[in-house]
Amino acid sequence: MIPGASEYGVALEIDDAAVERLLAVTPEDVAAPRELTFARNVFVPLTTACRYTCTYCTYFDPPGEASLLSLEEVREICERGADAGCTEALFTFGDDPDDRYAEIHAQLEAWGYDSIHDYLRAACEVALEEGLLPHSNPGDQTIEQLETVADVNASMGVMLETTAEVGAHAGPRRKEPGQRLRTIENAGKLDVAFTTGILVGIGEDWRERAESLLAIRELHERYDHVQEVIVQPVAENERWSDGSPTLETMRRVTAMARAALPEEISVQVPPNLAPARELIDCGVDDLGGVSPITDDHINPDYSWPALRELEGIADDAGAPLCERLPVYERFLPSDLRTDGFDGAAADGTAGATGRRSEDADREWVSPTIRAALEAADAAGERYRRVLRGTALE
Ligand SMILES: O=c1nc2n(C[C@H](O)[C@H](O)[C@H](O)CO)c3cc(O)ccc3cc-2c(=O)[nH]1
Ligand SMILES: C[C@H]1O[C@@H](n2cnc3c(N)ncnc32)[C@H](O)[C@@H]1O
Ligand code: MET
Ligand code: SF4
Repeated sequence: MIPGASEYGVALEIDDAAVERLLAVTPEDVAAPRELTFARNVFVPLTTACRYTCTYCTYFDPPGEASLLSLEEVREICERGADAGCTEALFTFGDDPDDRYAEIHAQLEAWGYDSIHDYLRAACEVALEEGLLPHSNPGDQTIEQLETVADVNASMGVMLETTAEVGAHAGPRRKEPGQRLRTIENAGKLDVAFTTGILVGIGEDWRERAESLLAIRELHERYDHVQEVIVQPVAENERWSDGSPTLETMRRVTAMARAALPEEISVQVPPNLAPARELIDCGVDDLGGVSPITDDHINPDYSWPALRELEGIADDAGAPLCERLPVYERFLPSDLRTDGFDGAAADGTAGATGRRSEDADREWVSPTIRAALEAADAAGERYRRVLRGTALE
């Protein structure tokens, strides 16, 4: 049983036989991708305050030292991003700061916001005004918190990390698998196109890796909402010296992800943390958000490869490199999808995951996001150019 899953109301049946089958998967069992995608983004680290203290993470600052970006700072980052041809504002930051962060709460209140989610909503609106589509990963969220921001995001995400109880998540306030799974399930209930993933090398074993991937699959089968699964190796830094997974481990776990997940879910590896070149043949078809102008604030020691390097990786793999939006095409309404779209639309009509027909015509993108995609301004044109696949020409 997954620790805390029932406590958070998540009912999952992970079949032992499916775990065994996945444990037997090797890179030879999966196919290389037809194309390799990436998104151009800017990273907006809204606050470094965080209620958790994951031992692998250098991102968070303790109370008294944590930062909070002003909306002017958010606007400035987004403006630079739009100017550099990005389509995505990636809002990822500390999990809902608890009451130890008195000064963060006081500042939010002085600016007229009740919570970090209220503030995130305003920040997403700024991103949209500047011509970027928000993708927010604020960590664990209740359904009410998700509802506060869902309609101003093109897609959202949270890493499951692992279904295992690991020492890296120890301490009085800690990430719990049950709560992560509930966040992923909440997104499904609210029809939010969603990114999740596993963090590899934080103390989980092979069986737990298989179980984590199958848990994601099971939630996706229920809601059809997962767009991509990130297979992220833990990276060494000042707080984490317990090592990073070997190439052999990454190859095997990436192949397991490809084998565990249905075709419509992309398998992503971050090219700044993982040896992407050596992993493509294990079923990777996405390189995630890559920023031409900002750091990866979670892993600032690992800089983004330039576009030319991504092209080299794709060339080596014999797959074309294609820029994508932060929301995958299968979640767009049919009139916004391109003529060449041949995937499994997430509108209930494809039946790839056996969704019931009464769910047909589900709207994944909100009227706000649809308006941004259709707008007759420079940003709208940039989004549509990426959709048509002509952004790299
Ligand atoms: O730059 C990063 N982008 C991260 N991203 C962004 C991701 O690369 C893109 O934003 C998505 O592919 C959407 O385009 C995440 C997104 C999530 O929803 C969940 C986790 C991550 C993790 C990272 C990360 O560690 N670094
Ligand atoms: C956004 C995501 O960043 C990941 N994250 C946090 N710290 C590290 C690290 N040292 N190495 C790799 N990934 C990390 C977590 O998986 C988090 O969910
Ligand atoms: C900066 S880490 C990413 C967001 C969130 N704190 C989480 O761990 O899920
Ligand atoms: S990984 Fe996310 S939740 Fe964990 S300490 Fe870092 S910011 Fe907080």
